[in-house]
Amino acid sequence: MKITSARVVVTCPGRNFVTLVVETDEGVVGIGDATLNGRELAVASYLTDHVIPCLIGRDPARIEDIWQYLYRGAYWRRGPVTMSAIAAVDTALWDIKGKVAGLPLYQLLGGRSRDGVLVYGHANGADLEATVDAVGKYIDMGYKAIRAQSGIPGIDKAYGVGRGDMHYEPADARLPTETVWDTPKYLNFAPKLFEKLRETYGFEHHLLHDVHHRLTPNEAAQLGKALEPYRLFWMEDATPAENQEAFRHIRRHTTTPLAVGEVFNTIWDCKQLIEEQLIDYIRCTVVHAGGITHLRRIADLAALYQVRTGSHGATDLSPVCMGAALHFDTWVPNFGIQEYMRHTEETDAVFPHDYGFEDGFLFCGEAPGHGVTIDEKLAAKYPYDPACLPIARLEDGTLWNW
Ligand SMILES: O=C(O)C(=O)C[C@H](O)[C@H](O)CO
Ligand SMILES: [Mg+2]
Repeated sequence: MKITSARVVVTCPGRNFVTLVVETDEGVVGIGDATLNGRELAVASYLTDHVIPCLIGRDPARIEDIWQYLYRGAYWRRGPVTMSAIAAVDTALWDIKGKVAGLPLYQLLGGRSRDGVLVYGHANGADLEATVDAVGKYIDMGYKAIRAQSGIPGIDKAYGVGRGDMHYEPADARLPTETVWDTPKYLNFAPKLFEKLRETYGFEHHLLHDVHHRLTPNEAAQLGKALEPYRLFWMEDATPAENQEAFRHIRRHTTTPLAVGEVFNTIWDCKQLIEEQLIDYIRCTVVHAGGITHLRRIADLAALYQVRTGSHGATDLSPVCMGAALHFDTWVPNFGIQEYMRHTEETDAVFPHDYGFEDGFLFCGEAPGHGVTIDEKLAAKYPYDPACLPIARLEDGTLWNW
């Protein structure tokens, strides 16, 4: 079998997605997600201008060799643009391999480790009361794990508080929206939110929280300690993680479980965090971390140290990524949880898929490959609409981590 053509589809059914479609001489087609929020066209160009010409004529069954060719062969290793492009190829090739074998992707990886994939949803509200209500709505929908983000008194446009209380969609303008951040106000407020949530709903559900890189290691240690009575499933991205050693200080001072990794793109970004057991959950996912082939290496390293997976699954990762991730989650022995923000109806219509939600779990389907396709005619009706992620500044104007 040979790859005869490949193309990139950029579409905006409510938000932008980049999808790679790979075709073969035997008519088997595979697709992969290549979406990098706010930097979509960079990956589209990387694929179209630099990767696709190298794919034509290759045997799609040689997934590992093609991965190595694109990673080592580029000379310029790593980085979100490169790794998202490699991920798109890798995902499409696993999709093709599954279709050729007549097997769902999880079977190719080694078969089922579990029946369903525990997911967490996003509850958010403009203030404490609204957030408590939003968590209640998720509980009513059957979720067993819920991430809670709230507007904070005195902070304009707090992270994670979106359009309406059931969705979160930060890429909202052609140029970055400016938001303001105030750490003392946040540190004062966040424990009160979780105290209220536990008081209202008890301890039956898992609660999660995303700090979104806003704190210093010492502030993160303080927050982790303050949240201990509320037994969070995890505290995410407590401090920026380029400096992996920074997590030593947090780890030393709190037993609140730590999750990190949605912005990582290779195993090198998390090697020390994992080997020194500085985190509990690794959040890398299929699209930004080099596809199934590389994510499997990260998960295997993590398994040695009892670090579990908790893949990123915001709406800016397309249903193609979600489908592949669910097969991965169904197989991976050291699975922890999967993030799941529901896509809009328009998005779901552009990407028909066979996964589904029931009673707090997502279930991948049994269709060969990863079970997600793209309706290119419908996709063409939604042209690319540039949108950026926001930035954050401290009250004195200093640029901070969004
Ligand atoms: O889902 C999360 O945990 C996020 O932090 C979402 C990110 O802000 C979003 O995916 C950025 O594109
Ligand atoms: Mg996050």
